[in-house]
Amino acid sequence: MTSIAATPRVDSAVRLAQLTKTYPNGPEQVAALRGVSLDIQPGAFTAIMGPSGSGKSTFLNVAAGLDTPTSGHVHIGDTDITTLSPDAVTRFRRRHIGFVFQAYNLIGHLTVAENIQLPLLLDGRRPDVRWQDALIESVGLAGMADRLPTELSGGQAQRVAIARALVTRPTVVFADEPTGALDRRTGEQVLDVLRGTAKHFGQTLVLVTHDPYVAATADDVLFLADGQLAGGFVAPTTAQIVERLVELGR
Ligand SMILES: Nc1ncnc2c1ncn2[C@@H]1O[C@H](COP(=O)(O)OP(=O)(O)OP(=O)(O)O)[C@@H](O)[C@H]1O
Repeated sequence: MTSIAATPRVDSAVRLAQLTKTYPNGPEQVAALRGVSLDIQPGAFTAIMGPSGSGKSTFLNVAAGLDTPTSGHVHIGDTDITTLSPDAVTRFRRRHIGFVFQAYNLIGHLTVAENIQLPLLLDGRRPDVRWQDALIESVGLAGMADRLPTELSGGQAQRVAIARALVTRPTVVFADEPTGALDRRTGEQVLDVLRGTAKHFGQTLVLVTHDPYVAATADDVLFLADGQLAGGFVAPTTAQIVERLVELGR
């Protein structure tokens, strides 16, 4: 009897296939994504870079199910979210996708703990207090659970947003310039928290950034230019990234 070794199956956390996104712009059309295909491995930290207007935010919004593509497919784990109804995408997003925005987007009249619980409550789930406390601790907000957003610094507010993105134990966390509104030192601390917590809990992280130093801490960096992938590096260095950005005309 001959035994044939099975080819190991590589499961992607995110798989994009021939993704396009065209926006109407008066009588014309803007092609923000023009056929992007890629695979992101589970647990990886991937940075997305590219010149202004290259399609980074569009890419992130479509990959995270916040916006629909014009054509192509987005798989998160085994689910093709592009074939789901809008309600089903919302439900799927609440369970499997976390998103961190540059502008925190906390609810002003809810406490830190309530803001963090919100994705679970919206999904009709009971907050898991032990898990919530572990998250609050791991993002460095111990003792601040009862504060309101107005009582937080920018860095602390973004830590709340990170805990809120992770509370559902999502398959993937997408972050759009999460340190863009913070000074460099606070930004580095917040990024450490995001990267460290995602790694600790085995979550895949896809982060858009303009900052070569931030991107150099990723496992991989991918470049977008004019709505298309324009190469990338594994274990990138700051120097490689800066050189590539200069070539792309950042
Ligand atoms: N809602 C929209 N309607 C029309 N055009 C849009 C819309 N959103 C984005 N675009 C266009 O799509 C292209 C890509 O925009 P996108 O915001 O994805 O780029 P970006 O790389 O994130 O830019 P930046 O680094 O400046 O934030 C740009 O030409 C932009 O003007």
